[in-house]
Amino acid sequence: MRTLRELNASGKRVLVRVDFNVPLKDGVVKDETRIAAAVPTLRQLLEQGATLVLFSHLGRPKGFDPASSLAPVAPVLEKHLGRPVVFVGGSPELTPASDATLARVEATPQGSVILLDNVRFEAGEEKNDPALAQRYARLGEAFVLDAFGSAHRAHASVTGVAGFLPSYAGLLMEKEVESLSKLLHNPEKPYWVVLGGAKVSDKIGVIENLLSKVTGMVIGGAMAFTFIKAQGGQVGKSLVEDDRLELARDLMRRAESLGVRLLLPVDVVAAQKVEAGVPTRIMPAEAIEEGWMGLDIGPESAKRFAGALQGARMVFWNGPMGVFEVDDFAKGTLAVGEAIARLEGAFTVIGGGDSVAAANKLGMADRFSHVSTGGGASLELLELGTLPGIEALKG
Ligand SMILES: Nc1ncnc2c1ncn2[C@@H]1O[C@H](COP(=O)(O)OP(=O)(O)OP(=O)(O)O)[C@@H](O)[C@H]1O
Ligand SMILES: O=C(O)[C@H](O)COP(=O)(O)O
Repeated sequence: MRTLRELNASGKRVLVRVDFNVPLKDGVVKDETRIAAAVPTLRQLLEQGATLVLFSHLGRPKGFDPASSLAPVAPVLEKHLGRPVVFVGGSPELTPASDATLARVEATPQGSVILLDNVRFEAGEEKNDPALAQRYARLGEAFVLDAFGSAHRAHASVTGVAGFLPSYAGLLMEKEVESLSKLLHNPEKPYWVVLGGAKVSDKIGVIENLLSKVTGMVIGGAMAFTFIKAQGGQVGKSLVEDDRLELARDLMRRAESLGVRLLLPVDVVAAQKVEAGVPTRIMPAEAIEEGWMGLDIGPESAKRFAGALQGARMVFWNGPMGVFEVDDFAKGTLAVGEAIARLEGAFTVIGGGDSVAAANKLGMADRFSHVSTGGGASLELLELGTLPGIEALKG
C-alpha cells in the first residue's frame, strides 16, 4: 500500500475516508473508540498544513435519513482533536457529493477540519458507482483511506474514489493491516485462535484459513452448539445452525488430521430465557435439557480453555463465550479474556465488533497487543489475506 510517508500534504485539501460508524443512542455517541482511532492520521496531516475533508458511513440507511446523520459525531471529534470541526450536512441538499456541499467546502478557510454527512445518503455509494466516486474526488487533491473497519467494502467512498485521486493508507489502516497480517504470515507457536459469538457461518472462512497455521482453536459462544450437535450432543433449545452440521463435522475431521486441537465446552451455564436474574443451572454441554439453552460456557470449560491458552505466544480472539451483555452470562468471556490478557510477552489481538465491546465492558482491552477497529474487515483480512481497500491503494 502507498502510505502517508509518500504524501506531502502541505497546503493541500485532503479527503479522508474514516470509519465513524459508531453506536448512537438518542443522538449520542455511545462508543468513541473509532473516533479516537482516527486522530493520529488527522493530527499528522494537520501538522503538515493540510485542510481536511472527512467522510464516513453510519448505519445502513437507504438514502437521506436524519437519524443516520453524522452530526452527533462532530462535537466528539472536536473533543478528541482539540480544535473546531465544521459539519456540512444534516439536510437532503447537503449530501457528501452534492454541488452545495462542494461549494461549502470550497468556502471553508484553509487548515480547517470539515466533516461531511453519511456517504450512504448517496444512491451510488454501495454500488461503487464511478460517477459518484468522481464527484467525491472533487472534494480534495489527495485521498487517504483510514477506514480500516470499512476496508472490506468495495464502495465508492472506500475503493472507487481511489481511482480518481492520488491515494494513501492512513496510520490506522497501516497499523491494522500490519498487526493482523502477523497472524497470517508470522505465526509464533503455540498459536491459539479463540472464537465465539453467535454464528459459525460468519467465521467459517477464518477457521478454514487459519486451521493449518495454529496449535489449536477454542470454540465457545453459541457457535459451539453447532459443533456439539454435529457430534451427536443434545443441546436443548440452544442456538444451532442446522444447515452447518455437516460443515462442522468436516472441520473437526480436518483439525484432527492436521493434529490441531479443537476445544469445545464441556459444560454450560443454561437458562430457559435470555434475561438477567432468571434461574440458571450448570449442565453438561452435550446433555442440555429440553427447554433450556446454553448461554455461557461453564466453570469447567473456562478452566480448560484458560489452561490450554497458558504459554501461548500468539492469540487471536473474536467473539464472546456467552451472552456477555447480561452479567449472569459474562463470566466465561471474562475468564477467557483474562487468560489471554494475562499472557506475558505474547502477541494478542482482539477482532472488532462484539469482542471489543466485551473487552471494554470487562475493562481488559488495554492489556491486548492490538484491538482491531474492524469486525467484518478483520475477519475478511484473516480469511482472504487482503481487502478491497488494500488493493485500491496498490499500484
Ligand atoms: N450461547 C449463546 N447464545 C446466544 N447468543 C450468544 C451466545 N454466546 C454469544 N452470543 C451472542 O453473540 C453475539 C456476538 O456474536 P458475533 O458473532 O456478532 O460476535 P463478534 O464476531 O465479536 O462481533 P462482530 O460480528 O460485530 O464482529 C453477542 O451479542 C452474544 O450475546
Ligand atoms: O461496523 C462495521 O463493521 C463497518 O463499519 C462496516 O459496516 P457495514 O457492515 O454496514 O458495511
